[in-house]
Amino acid sequence: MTEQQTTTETVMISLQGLTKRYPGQDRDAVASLDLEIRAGEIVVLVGPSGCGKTTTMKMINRIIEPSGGRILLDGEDVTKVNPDQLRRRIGYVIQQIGLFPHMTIGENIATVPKLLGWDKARIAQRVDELLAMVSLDPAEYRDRYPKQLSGGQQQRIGVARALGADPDVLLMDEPFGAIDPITRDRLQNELLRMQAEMRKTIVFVTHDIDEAIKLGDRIAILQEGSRIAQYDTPEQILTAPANDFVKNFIGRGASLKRLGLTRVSDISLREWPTVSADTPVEAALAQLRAATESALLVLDAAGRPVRWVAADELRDAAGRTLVELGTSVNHMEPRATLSDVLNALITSRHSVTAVVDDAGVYVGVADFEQIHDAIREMRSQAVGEARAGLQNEAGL
Ligand SMILES: Nc1ncnc2c1ncn2[C@@H]1O[C@H](COP(=O)(O)OP(=O)(O)OP(=O)(O)O)[C@@H](O)[C@H]1O
Repeated sequence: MTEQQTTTETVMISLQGLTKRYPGQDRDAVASLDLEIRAGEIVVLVGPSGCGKTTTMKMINRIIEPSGGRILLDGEDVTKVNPDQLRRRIGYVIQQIGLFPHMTIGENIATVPKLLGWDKARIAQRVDELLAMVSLDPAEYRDRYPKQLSGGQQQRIGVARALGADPDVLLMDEPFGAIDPITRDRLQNELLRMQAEMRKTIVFVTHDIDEAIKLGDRIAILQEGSRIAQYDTPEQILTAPANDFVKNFIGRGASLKRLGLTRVSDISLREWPTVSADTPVEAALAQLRAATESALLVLDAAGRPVRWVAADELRDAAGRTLVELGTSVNHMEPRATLSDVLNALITSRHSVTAVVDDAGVYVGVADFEQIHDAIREMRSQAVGEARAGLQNEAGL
């Protein structure tokens, strides 16, 4: 980062000596926390259970009233302003979603715009825009009720609702905590895709250091009382943990965790033989026999990966279609990390994973070779950094 960039960056949220002591307690749950959060960044608060993450976050939108200190929002002291008005400027997403069960998805998303008195046409347009943004077809979902949606879909609606009135700030309290790992990865990728366009200031609470590494522009590792053990970029936290607490919190495998810093969109992908879904089985088999790979990747008419088909699955399958054969594709979106790729590779029959673009169209494959290259690069970087460190110490 250049110096000029540093000086022009705006601080969106500034916590100054922020303190909370719950009634009847002899210790502060949050003890004089100073933290600056820059506009357009995702800052992840991570730390052990009970360290004060949720209390800190809930003081930002004053669901919990601070016992001391100040909160500045875009330079304005909001410690004493009307909390209802404050909450309209700050989106809030929680784990249990809190969708209103008797309201349709559209009405749920429209909650804050309605409170703000937007007209009907503008609200309807905004609802559809937000549904599309969280990858749900507006025509199909706007009139459904929350119970007619899966957990992952409900969580997406939670995010859409929080973005209703286009707030500058989004608070997310373990939003993906109760979701299965595959859907969780997908929701994380979607959040990153949306954030690339929205550039909101996001404060995200999690227990999970891997989630923090994947999502955070900056991570605050907190100790009891929301004391900051380290506030830094994920790269710095993994390569230069500030103290033993941070080291222990990252746990073993810090090098492996660095795979979580590289996105599939940042690496060069390999090519793989593909076949369109309407190709006859015999023709596909002939194509596979002429190839050196163990399977073909079947693409639908829009170029999206649908199946892997291997030779044994194509033999004796005359008259059937390719989409009925083979195995399903667990594809990687552009913001998936090499850590996600590694996980997928371990369980993949063909030791390869298909990568798609934002529209879901196939762009190439990643395999162990790419992981290997990334690890080699990390090693040479680490050696370079260690050398530079030694030279600094020696005053060279
Ligand atoms: N309403 C309350 N009354 C008294 N003490 C509370 C209350 N809410 C939280 N605490 C205490 O404040 C401390 C911080 O709690 P907080 O929920 O902020 O932690 P956390 O880091 O979010 O934890 P977790 O990861 O388990 O959700 C804990 O010691 C907790 O027991």
